[in-house]
Amino acid sequence: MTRIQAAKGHGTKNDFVLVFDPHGDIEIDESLVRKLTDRRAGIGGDGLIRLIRTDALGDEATLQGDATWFMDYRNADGSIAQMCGNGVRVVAAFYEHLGLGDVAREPLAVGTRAGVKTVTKDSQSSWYSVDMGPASLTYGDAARSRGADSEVVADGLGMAPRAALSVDMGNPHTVVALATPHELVGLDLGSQPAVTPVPKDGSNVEFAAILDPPRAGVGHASMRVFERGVGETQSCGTGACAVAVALHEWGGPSSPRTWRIDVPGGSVEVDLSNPATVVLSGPARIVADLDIDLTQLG
Ligand SMILES: N[C@@H](CCC[C@H](N)C(=O)O)C(=O)O
Repeated sequence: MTRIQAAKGHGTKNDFVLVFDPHGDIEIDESLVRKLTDRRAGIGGDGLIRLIRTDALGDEATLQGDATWFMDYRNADGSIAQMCGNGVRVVAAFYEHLGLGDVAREPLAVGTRAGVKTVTKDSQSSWYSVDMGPASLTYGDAARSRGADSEVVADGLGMAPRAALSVDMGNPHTVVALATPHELVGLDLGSQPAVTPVPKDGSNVEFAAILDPPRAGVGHASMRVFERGVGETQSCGTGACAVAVALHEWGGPSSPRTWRIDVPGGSVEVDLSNPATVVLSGPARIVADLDIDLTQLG
């Protein structure tokens, strides 16, 4: 195969190359992902998403319940990730763009390596909401009483390690609370923050600061993220969920269960009001259809 049909999309500027491969005909390997996500010689993206039918999957098909479609997610460095919160909303927008259905009328169940996630759409705002399933503390309840389980050193935050909480959203996150939004500005994410203990499969690292006191029960925070397998990105949906979970842990039971999280690429909302699940809402856009000549890449 020398040409593939693809698209470009983003959710709060977390951008993806979207490959429609219903029957699993395209061999997606690390080298192809790197070439397609290259911002100069390729299309450019923080990651690549292949939309493939679950009945075309090999072993992974058994995990996908009733979902017809699977989000095969790859980071820009070619590594495989379990889940992407912005990506799964963009998958729903891609599904609509391809004329496969209308998510505002019928929710879409998307298979992922972290289980099936159901996406709905508010037809007025055009925002998509994803039922992300439960969050958990990576190191268990012992971390809950201490409020931290790790330390992070990052450029621009001084030499002293910052306390952090590790949150599992299907993929790994390490959340650092900053004292003021000003600290977010001084943070330099040009190089990877050092996390101790070193997470065995790596981690996405979020830095969060509360912006305003809660209004009508809604908290408001800002975050920046260094994504595993990418570097600094403009947004991370699972990261925003991890930040809301950590802020609620730190704030105690009376702290907000709904959070507006500002990211460099926009804003998303995270709802923790159902203790059994986390709901992420935000925009998703498809901005281009692509006919890619694979022989010209790299
Ligand atoms: N940007 C995504 C997360 C993508 C995967 C992540 N880099 C990982 O390796 O876990 C999101 O919106 O959640």
